[in-house]
Amino acid sequence: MRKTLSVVAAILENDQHEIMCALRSPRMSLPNQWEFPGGKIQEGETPEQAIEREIREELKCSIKANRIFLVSHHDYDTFSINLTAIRCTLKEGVPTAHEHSKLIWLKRENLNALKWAPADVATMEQLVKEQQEKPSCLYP
Ligand SMILES: Nc1nc2c([nH]c(=O)n2[C@H]2C[C@H](O)[C@@H](COP(=O)(O)OP(=O)(O)OP(=O)(O)O)O2)c(=O)[nH]1
Repeated sequence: MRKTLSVVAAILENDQHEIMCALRSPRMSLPNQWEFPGGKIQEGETPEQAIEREIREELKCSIKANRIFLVSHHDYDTFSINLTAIRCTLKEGVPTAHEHSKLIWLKRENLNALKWAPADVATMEQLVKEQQEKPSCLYP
């Protein structure tokens, strides 16, 4: 049977309303594709606990999970993923790439320019759409 992974991803926004984007390294699966940083939910964890743990492990900083932004599903050729994107705020430290090739902050209108992991496209498009609906740059 096809495997379904439950994955959480952080929507981290800075004071300039830019969103954190992470480039998967050549050593990772889906190499050289952009994603919202995160990882698999472990047994017994809530999505909020999972994203706070993953970001601590991968970006060596601490965040607070605020609220779920979008839950989406994507079928890859060999597995499926349920991706829960969670709006988060930085609590302490500076996010740094340890497993990723690169981290960048990007304005919402430019998110489209990156080559996203297919499962992240729905989340990315929702972020862009929100910005088009709220040109005043006031995001909740
Ligand atoms: N972290 C993350 N993974 C994503 C996203 N979109 C997407 O298709 N994926 C895929 C890539 C991987 O196959 C899977 C998550 O694996 P991962 O390697 O990032 O997670 P992990 O840190 O828990 O992995 P591991 O150390 O247990 O191997 O989901 C995304 O936005 N964030």
